[in-house]
Amino acid sequence: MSPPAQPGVPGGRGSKVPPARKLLCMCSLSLCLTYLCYSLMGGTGPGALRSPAALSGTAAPRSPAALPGTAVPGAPRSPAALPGTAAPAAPRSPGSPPGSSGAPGPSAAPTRASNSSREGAAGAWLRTPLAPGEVITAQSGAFERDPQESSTTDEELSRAGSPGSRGGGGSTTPDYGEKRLPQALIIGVKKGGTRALLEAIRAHPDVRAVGTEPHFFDRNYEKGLEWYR
Ligand SMILES: Nc1ncnc2c1ncn2[C@@H]1O[C@H](COP(=O)(O)OS(=O)(=O)O)[C@@H](OP(=O)(O)O)[C@H]1O
Repeated sequence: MSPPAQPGVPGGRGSKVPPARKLLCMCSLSLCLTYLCYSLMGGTGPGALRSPAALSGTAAPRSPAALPGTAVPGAPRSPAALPGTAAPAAPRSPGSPPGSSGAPGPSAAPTRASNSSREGAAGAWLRTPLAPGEVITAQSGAFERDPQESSTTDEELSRAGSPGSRGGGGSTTPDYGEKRLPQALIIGVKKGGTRALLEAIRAHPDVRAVGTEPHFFDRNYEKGLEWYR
């Protein structure tokens, strides 16, 4: 007859506790592994969306519940989807038929060139380190850059395109089409939500807007209207 085992003493009844702990550890480990796999699978999704293959429009169709920021290029897009957040879509190139991208209608046709250039700028934004790639929430893209730190330079403006659309006279550039003065201005105090308003308006496919605040009237006025266009 064996002596009564003391809890915690090796070889006694207490020795049955370690297997239970082992089981607990294994369960925790398997949970961790499951979570890790899940995270990895989820992590490759947005990355794949921005891969060249995805940009060519070969990505799978997007479910309606998908966030606008994770829009799949080439997939059916709801009107509510924010174009600024979607990667450049091949069907929206100037040479493609107007209806292929779910464009509103014939009235939008003349603005295809400007839209493609705007989306080119959006694509450049997507490729920046701060782009929505990391956390591509709806337009988090728009809010990831701190507007307060956006001191606009000539280079940024030329990269983002002209601020205007269909207003005033303008010149033509090979990269961005016709450069015109803006038809609308958003003026507001700091932290007044101007950025949110801009992104909401920018969602319209016929709206072309600068990526950064031009600060024409308060910082760059002396550069003249030619710079402003
Ligand atoms: N609809 C609505 N309701 C409440 N708050 C809103 C809304 N839209 C934007 N915001 C908040 O406005 C802040 C950004 O404003 P701005 O874009 O004008 O900022 S900035 O001056 O250009 O930096 C920013 O606040 P902070 O996050 O505290 O910086 C936004 O969260």
